[in-house]
Amino acid sequence: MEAHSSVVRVFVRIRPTANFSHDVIECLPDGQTVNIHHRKDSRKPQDKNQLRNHSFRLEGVLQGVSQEELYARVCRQVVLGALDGYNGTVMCFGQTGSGKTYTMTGSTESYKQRGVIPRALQEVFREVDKRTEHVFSVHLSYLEIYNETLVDLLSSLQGSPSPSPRGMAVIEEAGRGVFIRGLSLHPVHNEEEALNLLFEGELNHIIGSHALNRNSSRSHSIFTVHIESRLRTLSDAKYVTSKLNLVDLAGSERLGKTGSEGQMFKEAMYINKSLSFLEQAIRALADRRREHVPFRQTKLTHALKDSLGGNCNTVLVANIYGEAAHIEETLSTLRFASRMKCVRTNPAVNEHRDPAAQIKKLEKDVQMLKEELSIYNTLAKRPSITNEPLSEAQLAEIHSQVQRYLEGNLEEISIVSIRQVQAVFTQFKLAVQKVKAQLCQTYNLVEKDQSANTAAIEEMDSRGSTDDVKAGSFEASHQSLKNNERLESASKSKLKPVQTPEKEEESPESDTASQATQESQRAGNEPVHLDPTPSKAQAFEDFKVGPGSKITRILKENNAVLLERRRVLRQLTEEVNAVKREIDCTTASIQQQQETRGGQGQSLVLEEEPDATSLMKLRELTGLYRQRYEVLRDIKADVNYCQHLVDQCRVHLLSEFENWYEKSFPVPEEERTKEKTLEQGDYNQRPCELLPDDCSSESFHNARYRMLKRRNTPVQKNSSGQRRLPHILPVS
Ligand SMILES: Nc1ncnc2c1ncn2[C@@H]1O[C@H](COP(=O)(O)OP(=O)(O)OP(=O)(O)O)[C@@H](O)[C@H]1O
Repeated sequence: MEAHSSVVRVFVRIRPTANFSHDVIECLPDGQTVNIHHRKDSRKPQDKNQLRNHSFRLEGVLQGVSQEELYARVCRQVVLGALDGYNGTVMCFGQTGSGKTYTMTGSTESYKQRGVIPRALQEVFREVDKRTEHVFSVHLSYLEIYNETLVDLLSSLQGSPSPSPRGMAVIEEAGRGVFIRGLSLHPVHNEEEALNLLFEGELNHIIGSHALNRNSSRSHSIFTVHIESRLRTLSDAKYVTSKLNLVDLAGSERLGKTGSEGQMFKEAMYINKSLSFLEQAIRALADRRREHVPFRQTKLTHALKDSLGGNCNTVLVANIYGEAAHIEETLSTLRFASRMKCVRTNPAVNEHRDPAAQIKKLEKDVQMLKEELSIYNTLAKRPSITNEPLSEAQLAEIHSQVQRYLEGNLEEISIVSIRQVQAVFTQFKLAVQKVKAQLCQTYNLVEKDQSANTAAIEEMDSRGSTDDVKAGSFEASHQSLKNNERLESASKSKLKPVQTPEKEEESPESDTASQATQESQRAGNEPVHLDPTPSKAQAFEDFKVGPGSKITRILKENNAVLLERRRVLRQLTEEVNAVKREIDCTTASIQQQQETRGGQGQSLVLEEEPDATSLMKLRELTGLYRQRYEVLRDIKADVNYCQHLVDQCRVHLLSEFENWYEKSFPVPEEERTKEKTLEQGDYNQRPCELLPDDCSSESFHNARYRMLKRRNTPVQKNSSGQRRLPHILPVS
């Protein structure tokens, strides 16, 4: 399917607060514009307390919206697109504590306050159940990028592949795009299984205490839903795949503001570095004049390469605080958001073809067509006709019928099936080939489809036109050219027909094609065994300068004479046409004079003088026309004759070459047999706090219960001291 250009959809979500700074943050009633009235406390005296206004227009300003509404406005479209084969990315960006994780994952304690990810998973499986004509396969992965290190948040799960010895890395491959080597992919079959994995990943998330927010995550996380969809029927071998990336970026505050030290300082440094590179990449993407986008500078931008500027439906939620205290960060977030708004993407369905399914489909088609044909035969009262390959006996019968038909002993061949028609045509073809071979043998002809040879001949023809032909090197032609001086010089060039070997004996000349033939044949009697056998085209080149040199020369010379005759013919044709035009003009002029006189009532007899001159001229011209026309006719006949001789020369050269080639590079008997056979053709998923009126929360509560149980289970460590989480049990 064709890609269509789209822009990144950008929303701003304001974290609810009792101290909303209405004088600083103004949300316009259009629901799309947020104005910031910022009094800059600059050290520059002239800037001190100077009020600055900024206006940001985005796709939506979400203030006081519920999780449900946010999902519907921001994410639903992307999720549905992913089920149709479009890659999708929903990304939260903003200052620490501004509500990114609340937006993305939401509260795990409250079903109503669950975030985008659980809602997306619910929607995916609802759609999977609805779209009964498709078979879906859904896999999940959960990646964390912490201090430029890739972490698989689901590697603790049962059945995860052992980690790649080369470690995890962001890889880019033609046809596959960007993917993470070593990241485990987990099949999930329902919403509950999917939520189990989400909560498992959440448990594994690296949590750090922070001056601004004690439980703020200090890493970027990318939760990906991999979807593959195939039509349930076998009628189509096509299938579509998509990746839905749900990205929770680390907090974007400045280092000074966090007041972090040690490990926290290092984390903040990495975060800032990656976010700053993210910003650079966004700037480059938004600027269409930039050819290079620096995606590879950090793991984050590299991993998100496809999601930012690729064939993806991308949505950004910029999370901001509603208090004036955070206005600098808020401004910075909004600036980032406006830049993101300018990035264009080209969403396209990721369509693939499954060769095995394609074969199955074709087999099914063949079977169906056979059945249909058989029904047709039954209805046409021809039940005995089968559509299976013909047996040896049937083929022999067809052969015999064709022979009898060709000999006139059979009036018609009754047609009963397509296979029989094909077999009959094959027999006709063989018969024609046989006759052709006999003719070639008798008349020393060469088949036209010897393309290599023919091409070589034609090439030689074109070169021949520049060759210098000695006019006297030919014997007199059958006809001399008369009545034209120019033609006399041309007639000095005389053509010599190339004789067949039989005729050659009658010819007394030594410098003739027959001699060339004799030479060729002599060469043929002394086969030259080259190893390896040269290609026919190469051998033909050798032949032309070797045994076939004489006949090649004659062909060249004849060709040159032919070209000269053609040139004369063109010239003469132009002259004849010129005379004809003059005749037409004179005739028209005479007619005009007569009409003028007729109009003035003058007598034709009295006004005789001017007409006499015109008539005289007309008579002369007509005579000249006749004379030239006759010459033209002779020249045309000459050209035809020359063409005939040149053609004869060609056929003769090719025929001689074939004889010589056959003798010089004999084909082993078994290969002949093989060729002959080929020629003939091969005929052939506790407590359930269910909301009274909503059973849809069951999966969410079951998964959360399981996660809480695991969280209370003592943390196990593996031999290398790494934290190992208990295996997730199958959903019962
Ligand atoms: N729209 C909201 N409605 C209700 N509570 C919210 C909202 N946004 C954020 N909060 C609350 O604010 C707190 C911080 O939010 P959250 O953890 O989502 O921030 P964050 O941007 O993810 O921070 P970090 O960058 O450190 O991950 C949480 O207790 C969350 O419940």
